[in-house]
Amino acid sequence: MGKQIAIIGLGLMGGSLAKALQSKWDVTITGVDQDQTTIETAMAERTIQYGLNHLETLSWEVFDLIIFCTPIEITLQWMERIDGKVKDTATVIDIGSTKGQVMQLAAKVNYDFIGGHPMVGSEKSGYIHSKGHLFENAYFILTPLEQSKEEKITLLYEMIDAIGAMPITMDAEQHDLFTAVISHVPHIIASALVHMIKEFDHKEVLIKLAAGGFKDITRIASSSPHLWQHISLSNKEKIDLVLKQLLTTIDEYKQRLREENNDYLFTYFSKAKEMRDQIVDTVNTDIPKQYALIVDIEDRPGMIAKISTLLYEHQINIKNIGIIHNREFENGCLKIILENRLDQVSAYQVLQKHEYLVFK
Ligand SMILES: NC(=O)C1=CN([C@@H]2O[C@H](COP(=O)(O)OP(=O)(O)OC[C@H]3O[C@@H](n4cnc5c(N)ncnc54)[C@H](O)[C@@H]3O)[C@@H](O)[C@H]2O)C=CC1
Ligand SMILES: O=C(O)C(=O)Cc1ccc(O)cc1
Repeated sequence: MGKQIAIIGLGLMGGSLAKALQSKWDVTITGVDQDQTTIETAMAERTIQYGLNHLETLSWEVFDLIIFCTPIEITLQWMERIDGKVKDTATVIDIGSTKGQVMQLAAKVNYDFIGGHPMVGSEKSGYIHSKGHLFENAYFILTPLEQSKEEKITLLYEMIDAIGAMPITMDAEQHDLFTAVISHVPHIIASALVHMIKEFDHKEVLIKLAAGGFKDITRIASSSPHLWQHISLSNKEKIDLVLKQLLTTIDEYKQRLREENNDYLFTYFSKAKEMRDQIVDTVNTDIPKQYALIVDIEDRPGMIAKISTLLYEHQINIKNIGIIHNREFENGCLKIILENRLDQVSAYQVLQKHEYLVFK
C-alpha cells in the first residue's frame, strides 16, 4: 500500500508534488484543496487517490507524511490546529517560500515538523500549471530543528531524491536571508522597474519599446500578487536589510555618475559582469548563450536523443545540447544551442509543432 501522504493545497506546487510523488514513489495520496474543481481534476487525472475540499474533517492520524503546499498564513493556522492530531511516527513539512515564521511555530508544536522549500517554481499559479517534472534538478532546501529526528530527515531526503531534486540543509534564519537576496528582493525590484514606467510621460510608447533587457529582467513581475504580498510580510526584516544594502549600492553609483568617475563606472559594470558570468558557469559550464532554446522536458534517458533526431530530420544542426543541472528560476531543463538565428527559429517552430513546451 505504500506511504499514506496528505498534500494540503493542490496548486502549482502541491499539484506538481502530487504528480511527481504519484509517479515516482509507492504512495497513496489524499489531496485537500478548497477549490472543488481542482479536486475533481486531480482525481480524474489520478494525481490523488482521495480528495477533500476542506480540512475540518481530515483524518490527520492516518498519514505518514503531511505536506503543506498552501499560502504561508494558511500553513501557520493549520500547523497549530493539528497539534495532538497527527501520529507520532508522522513527518510534517511545508514548501513555503519563507521559513522563519513556520520554524518558530515548529519549535512549539508537539509533532515533528521540518521546513522545506523547493527552489523552483514559476510566475504561474494553480493546479492547471502544475507538472510532475517541476522539481527535476532543482535545489530543495530543508530547515530541520536541532531536535529533528534523523530518520525523518532521511525520509525527506528519499522523497527529494525520488522527485529528482537535490537536498540542501540550512537553518531558517540563513534561508530567509539567502532567499531575500536571490529571490524576494529581485521580485520587488522587477515590480519597481515596471512601476518606474508610469513615472514618465508616453507610458504606452515605453511599454511598446520595452523589449530585450527590460523584458528579461521584469519577467518575474508577472507572478501572483497574492503570493508576493504574503512572502514580503513574512520576511520583512531580511528584505528590509537587503533593500538597504541595495540602495547603498545605487546611491554610490548615482554619486559617482554625477562626478563622472570613469574608473568607478567601468569597474561597476565589469565586476558585475564577472560575477554574473560565473553564475551562468555554475548553471552550465560549457554551453554558450547565443541562439539558445530551453525545452521543458522530463529528465529521463532517451529524451536528448529524441529531440536531436527530430531536429536532424528537419536539417537543423545542433551546436550543443545539455541538461541544466540547477533549475532555479529556469523555465525548462534542456538547453539547446543552435548555429544561427535561422536555425533557432526553425527549431523553435518544429519543437512547438511537436507539442514541446519551448522557450527562446
Ligand atoms: N509559486 C512558486 O513559484 C513557488 C511557491 N512556493 C510556495 O508554495 C506555496 C503555494 O504556492 P503556489 O502553489 O504557487 O500557490 P497556488 O495558488 O498555485 O496554490 C495554492 C493552493 O492552495 C489552496 N488553498 C488555499 N487556502 C486553502 C485552504 N484554507 N484549504 C485548502 N486549500 C487551500 C488554493 O486553492 C490553491 O489551489 C506558497 O507557500 C509559496 O510560498 C514555493 C516555491 C515556489
Ligand atoms: O519563476 C521564477 O523565477 C521564480 O522566482 C519562482 C519562485 C517563486 C517563489 C519561490 O519561493 C521560489 C521560486
